Amino acid sequence: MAIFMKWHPASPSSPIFSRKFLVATVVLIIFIVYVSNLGKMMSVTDDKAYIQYRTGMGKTEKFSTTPDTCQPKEHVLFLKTHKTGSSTITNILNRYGDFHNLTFALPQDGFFNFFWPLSFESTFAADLKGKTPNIFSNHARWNRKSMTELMGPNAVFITILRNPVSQFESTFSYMEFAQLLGMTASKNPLATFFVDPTNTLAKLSDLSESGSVFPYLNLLKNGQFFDLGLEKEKYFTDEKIKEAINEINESFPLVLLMEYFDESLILLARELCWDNRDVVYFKLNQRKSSDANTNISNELAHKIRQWNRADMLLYDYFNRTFWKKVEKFGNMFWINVHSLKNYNKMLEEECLLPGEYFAKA
Ligand SMILES: Nc1ncnc2c1ncn2[C@@H]1O[C@H](COP(=O)(O)OS(=O)(=O)O)[C@@H](OP(=O)(O)O)[C@H]1O
Repeated sequence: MAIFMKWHPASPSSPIFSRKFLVATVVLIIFIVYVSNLGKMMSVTDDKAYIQYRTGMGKTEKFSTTPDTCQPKEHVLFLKTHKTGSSTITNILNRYGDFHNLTFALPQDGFFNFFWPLSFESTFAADLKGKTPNIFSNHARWNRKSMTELMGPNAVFITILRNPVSQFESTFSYMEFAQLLGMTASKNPLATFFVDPTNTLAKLSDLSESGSVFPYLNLLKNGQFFDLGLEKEKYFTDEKIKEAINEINESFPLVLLMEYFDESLILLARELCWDNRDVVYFKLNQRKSSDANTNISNELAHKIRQWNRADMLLYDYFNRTFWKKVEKFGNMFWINVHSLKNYNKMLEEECLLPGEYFAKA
């Protein structure tokens, strides 16, 4: 009231008072409307109705910062690496393809991978009657020539990497290497394997040659780079590893990182010119937390890194390029990441019962 009197020294009945009063009222109304909308923008997590409106189930509104001029890319090959969060990405791509009625490249034998661990050949895909596929997202071993042949020259190649220490641990557990190596009596089979990994692997590889051990042995050293096509004889030469990294860098405009999943997805939406809602997800294929070996000492982690040196060089390289892309994105990046997290959280609250969700991993 004091402020009102200060602004309006004229008598309440004067015409100056009524004009100023009117202007002040309008300004006040505009201010209130602005502040209430700002509140909505700032507290996206608190206001479900607002999130629903913003994220719009009917997809009438854009929820991303991709330039309006760019066209959604609909020829995408996702090189699905093992134990890297790749099933969650595959699910996102499958949903997009399904929603837009796109054509999928699927394994010719109706199974879930393209004859992995063989290097991919275009004949591994089911016949598409002359059509070029839009989405390729099952496990396959990288082969630039034949994958480009299948997907066409405009396809975007994407892949995902994970810190080799946790990726190796996850692989070791998922593939049940402890059973295969007869180490189940050990309290920490992973540590036991690293007592003499070269010898153990050599023995298993001999068995494998005779056809009695399964192909997942290929993941027991530099598994991520194996998926990305590096020949085993190059595992020990840094120069050859760097050449292969350069080739991947030239072929893949974006390499996602499992540790920065949401950040990766915002980069993915930007790369493909998709809406951020296209990349919402539920985490798939995770183990029960009790199945994970959290007993990894610094010494063991060091051994895992040394053993998987090619994977380490690969991961370190793409970790650097990842953050350069984030920098280039600009300051809207973190706002996008925040919105995606909120949207995922909202969907989880709406669709999932509380608890742990896991697959046999
Ligand atoms: N969104 C997200 N964020 C972080 N981590 C995630 C995510 N989605 C999957 N995961 C973890 O990825 C592991 C499964 O990887 P894949 O789906 O590539 O496995 S597979 O090769 O297809 O079997 C598995 O790791 P582990 O639980 O350590 O085995 C999952 O928990």
